[in-house]
Amino acid sequence: MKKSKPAPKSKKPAKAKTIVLVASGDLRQSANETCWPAQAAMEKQLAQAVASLGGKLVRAHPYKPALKHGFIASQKEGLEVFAKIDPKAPVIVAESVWQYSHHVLPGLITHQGPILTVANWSGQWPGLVGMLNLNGGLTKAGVKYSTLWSENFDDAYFLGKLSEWLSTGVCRHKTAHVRSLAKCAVPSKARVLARKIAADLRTKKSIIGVFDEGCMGMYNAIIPDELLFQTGVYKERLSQSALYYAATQVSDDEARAVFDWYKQKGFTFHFGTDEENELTEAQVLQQCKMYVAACRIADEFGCEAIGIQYQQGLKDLIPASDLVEGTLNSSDRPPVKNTAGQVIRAGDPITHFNEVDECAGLDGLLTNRVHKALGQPVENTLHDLRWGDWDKSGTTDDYVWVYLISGAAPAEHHIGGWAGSDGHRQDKMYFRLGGATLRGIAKPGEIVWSRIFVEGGKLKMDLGRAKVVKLPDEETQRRWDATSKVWPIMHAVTYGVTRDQMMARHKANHIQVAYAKSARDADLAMYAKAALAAELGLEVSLCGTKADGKVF
Ligand SMILES: C[C@H](O)[C@@H](O)[C@@H](O)C(=O)CO
Repeated sequence: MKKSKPAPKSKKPAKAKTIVLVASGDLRQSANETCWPAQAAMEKQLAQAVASLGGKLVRAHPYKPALKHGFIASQKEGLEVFAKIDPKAPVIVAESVWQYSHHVLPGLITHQGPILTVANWSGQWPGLVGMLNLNGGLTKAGVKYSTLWSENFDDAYFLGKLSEWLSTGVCRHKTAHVRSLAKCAVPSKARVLARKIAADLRTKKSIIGVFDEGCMGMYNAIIPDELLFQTGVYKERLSQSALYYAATQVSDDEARAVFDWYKQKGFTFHFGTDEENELTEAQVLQQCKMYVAACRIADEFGCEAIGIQYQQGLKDLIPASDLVEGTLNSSDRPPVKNTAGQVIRAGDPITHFNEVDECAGLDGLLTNRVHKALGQPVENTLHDLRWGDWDKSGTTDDYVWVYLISGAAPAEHHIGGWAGSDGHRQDKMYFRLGGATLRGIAKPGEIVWSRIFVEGGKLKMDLGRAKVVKLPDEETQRRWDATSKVWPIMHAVTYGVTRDQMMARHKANHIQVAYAKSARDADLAMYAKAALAAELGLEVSLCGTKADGKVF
């Protein structure tokens, strides 16, 4: 008997490729709980995008009903999660909130499969900031990864890159805006100044005071000592316990004098009476004590710049350090005497690096020296690269970034200086004990932006030029409402660097900014700082263009 031909096999649909999703969160339960809905919404959109390309996104860790969120909330939890992930599986780290990179770094460092970091283009919570921090950490650790961002996860650029990553394990962005300093036309005035400052640093050296190294898992913000030595800068490792104790030793009268100084300058405190939800005089008086203590410790240990971590440890003892930090970064600040009865560095800032970001600390120190020598404003600060959007007021056709930081910017950066600035209570989600921010709207003008980072075991620095634009009050308010309205804001337009180029290249959550008196002054200040960094052994790149679109 002839065997009948077997019926042709029906073609099985190809099995969807499984992609593992991890989401790192904050250490603070209040933040994880509050921010979870935004993360859940983002993950849904991301899963749809992956599915549309034939993949399947599967969470590696569950939503925790008792905690009302599904974030990895500690390093310990991160280790447990990664121990169960197939080491060769493709992994997406999805972020729509501020996260502590050390929760997932150990797992990612040993992971063998493709890694993609993704953030949603939203200002609501610092998700972009969280992803940029993780990218900086992965870069420093030498981990290969790709990165993407999107507003709705359905745009052609995002889907194209995601598809590339799904099929090859890698997706790249064009970064033609980055040029090595060696290829740029550095004016001789900048070179001469750089050599002079570098020689001084090599001979006399300098100290940065670090109040408890390593803030919120920001591994990228720690400069290995060996790399710092080459710059002539050394760390004085200080304890926040010492700062707290010193603050308790400041008299009520001294705190009151600082408080009166703010009021006399026209600074506005938005006071209420409810400690838990409103700013109170008692909170500010404690901040005044911390300011006096910080000045005295900087003086005692000879620190050219200092960084206060605040998160963790100090946050459980005393109101937020932001007002203190912004005040330290201001040239015009309340006088504080040392034990010899001298006013500590009258008329000068004591450069402060927020969240003990040592890369920003070194940058701030160099900025201060360069700007002082050139007769340019010395006040500088870091901001978060928080978000950006097209201007909805029709004032400018340029893409306008929201540079924002959690409360500490020098008053000189704000429209109206001290009188144009105000202090709001820090949100209790992040800052249980409150404390005033030093809020203001950055004044229009020409700025230099920069960032020091660690890659391939080397210190590197990117610098570029930008301007700060003035936007109508409603547009400023829209941007504040879309982010954190109690924090200082800067409307920045980068020259010759698009949004996507900035995101592709930047290796940190923070960006350093300093003003100059004109576009030409800012160009010179940038060249001088870049040349100084190169003199000190950093690998330096200039990004974008001058204000007129010309290359550097
Ligand atoms: C309060 C938050 O934790 C902020 O400090 C955080 O968003 C950052 O500023 C990270 O750079």
